[in-house]
Amino acid sequence: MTATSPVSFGARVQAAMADRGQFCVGIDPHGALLRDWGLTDDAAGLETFAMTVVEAVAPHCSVVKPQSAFYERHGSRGVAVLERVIAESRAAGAQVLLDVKRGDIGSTSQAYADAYLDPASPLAADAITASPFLGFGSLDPMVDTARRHGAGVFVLALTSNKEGPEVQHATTDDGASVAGLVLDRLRGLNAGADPLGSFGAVVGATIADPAEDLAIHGPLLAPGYGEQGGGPADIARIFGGSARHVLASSSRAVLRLGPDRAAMTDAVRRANDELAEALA
Ligand SMILES: O=c1ccn([C@@H]2O[C@H](COP(=O)(O)O)[C@@H](O)[C@H]2O)c(=O)[nH]1
Repeated sequence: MTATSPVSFGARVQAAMADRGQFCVGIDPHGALLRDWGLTDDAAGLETFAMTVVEAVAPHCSVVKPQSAFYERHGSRGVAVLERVIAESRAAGAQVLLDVKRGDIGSTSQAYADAYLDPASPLAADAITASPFLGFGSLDPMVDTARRHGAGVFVLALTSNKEGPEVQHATTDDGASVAGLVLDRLRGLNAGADPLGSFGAVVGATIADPAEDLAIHGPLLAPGYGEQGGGPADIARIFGGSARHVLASSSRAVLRLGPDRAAMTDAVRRANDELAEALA
């Protein structure tokens, strides 16, 4: 590392997981949750909800994962709340993985990279999620921008939803699955990184035993933990020897405990303990 190069996302997330555990809280302000909390489903309710969650969880977990769609549905005021969520979560010591699942032709990919991965942008996060289904190479601008600024990119590989396999298990000309190809490309991007690469894969905590090699020398985001049915035993089963690089991510199962801040904080501590025990 030179004096001017930023610490890589891979190094930061590895240190954060060692320090604060492998549980990631999704900050997803569903309209129904806002109403359950006694809030209005508008930008004011969104702000109260999101900032209460940040205060309860961001000082205690390694990574938070706001889902952009739930902020965008409130227009520009919602996006302003997302900017606050990112800034205040980072100030509380959490890495922020912005779940936006972007993917487009290369020139537009660069604009997404500028929006989310360049620290000069008000929406800059530590890492984003990206979709490889316009071709893995279409993500090159995000990869290059992430490298330049010490950010990360998590690419969809084996998603937690039941519709995923029809695309992700399809085979390419050389007989590999689409998911296998994505994982292989990520392995290439992470080769030689020390201690861990910055290019992660999204692999759901709900999937059947994978045929693919999940050892990509990068972080592995496992959504579908909690509400969608995944638990600590699934993380051990699915990821095997790579489980130490997994971030198990849960949104609604934690958010339902609000607006009681202490209950949400306790849920983070409990989930971290359960994961540590299952993966020991
Ligand atoms: O394969 C994927 C990729 C992303 N997600 C996102 O994670 C959360 C899950 O929320 P829960 O309330 O814990 O079910 C949500 O933001 C999804 O968009 C996913 O579920 N599966």
